Amino acid sequence: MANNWWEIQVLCDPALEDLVFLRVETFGCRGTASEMKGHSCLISAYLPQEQAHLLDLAALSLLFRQDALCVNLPIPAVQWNLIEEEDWSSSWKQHWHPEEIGDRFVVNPAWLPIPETDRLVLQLDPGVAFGTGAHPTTQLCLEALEMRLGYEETHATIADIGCGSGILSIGAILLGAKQVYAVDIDPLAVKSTRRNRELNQIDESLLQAQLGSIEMIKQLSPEPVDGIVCNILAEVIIDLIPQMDAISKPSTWGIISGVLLDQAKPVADTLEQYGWVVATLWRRKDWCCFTIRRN
Ligand SMILES: C[S@@+](CC[C@H](N)C(=O)[O-])C[C@H]1O[C@@H](n2cnc3c(N)ncnc32)[C@H](O)[C@@H]1O
Repeated sequence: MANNWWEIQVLCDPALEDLVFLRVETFGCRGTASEMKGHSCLISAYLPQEQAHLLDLAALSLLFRQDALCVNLPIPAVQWNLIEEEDWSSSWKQHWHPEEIGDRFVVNPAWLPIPETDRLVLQLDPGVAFGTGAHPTTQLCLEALEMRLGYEETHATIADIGCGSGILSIGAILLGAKQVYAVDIDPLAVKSTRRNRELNQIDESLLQAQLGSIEMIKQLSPEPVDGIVCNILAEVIIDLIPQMDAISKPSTWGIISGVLLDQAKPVADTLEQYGWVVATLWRRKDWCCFTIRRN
C-alpha cells in the first residue's frame, strides 16, 4: 500500500509561529517547515495519513483558532491535502535552504551543492526526524556548543540525548569533540542520525547513535561524559534530570533546551535540586536554553 501523507498548511501572523509549531509537533507531525509569505508566515507540516482522521485535523484547526483568539491575533488560514509519498519528499524539500547559525555553522540541505564558505558546513538530510536547524531551540543549542567547544574546550566526550536528526552531535564533532554518544527513543531519529553521520563523513567510532535514552549513554560510554546536550520538552527534561548524575563527573557541563519560557522555572528548580547550577539562560522567541554546570 502506498504511504500517503497529510500536508497541513497554516498561514498565520508571524507572532503565532511558535504556537503553531508546538501544536503540529504535539499532533505528531514529522516534517515541519516555515517561510515568510508577505507579512504572514506559512507553516507546512507533514504527517503519515494513517495517523490522523479528518476529524482530528478539524480539531487541530480549532486549536489554531483558539490560540489566535487568546493572544488577539488574526485567525490563521488552515488547509490540508493528502499527498503521495514521492510528492511528500519533494514538496517538503523545496522549503529548505542553507541556513547560517551562530558564528561558525551553515546548515546545508544534503540535496543542494556544498556552499563556498569559511563556516563549518553541517550537511543535513533531516528525513522525518526533528532537527533541521530552523527551530530556535536547535539554534540556541548549536550556538551554546559553539561557545563551549569553539573557544574553551576540545576533545570533549558528549552525550546527545534526544538526538533527532543528529544535528547537535554532528555540530559537536565539527567543533572538535572527541566522541559523541547520541540516543533517541524514536528509531527513525536514530536512523536519521546515522545517515547524517555518513553524509558528513564522520567515522562511526566518533559518533555512536543508539536507540534509547540516558540509560543507553551509560552502556555506550565507559566513563562519565564531559558534556550533555539535551533538547527535548520541559516535562521530559524534568524526568531526565535525576538520571543525569549517573553519566556525570564534577566537571560535567550541560546545554539544555526545548523549554518554553513559562516552563523555565520548574526546569531550573529541578536542576538546582539535583546539584546543577544554571550558568546562563538564553532566550529566542518563546524558547530558552540553559547552560549548566555542577555545583
Ligand atoms: C526537539 S527534538 C531535538 C532534536 C535535535 N537534538 C535538535 O536539537 O534539533 C527532541 C528529540 O527527543 C526525542 N525524545 C523524546 N523523549 C525522549 C527521551 N525520554 N529520551 C531520549 N530521546 C527522547 C524525540 O524523539 C526527538 O527526536
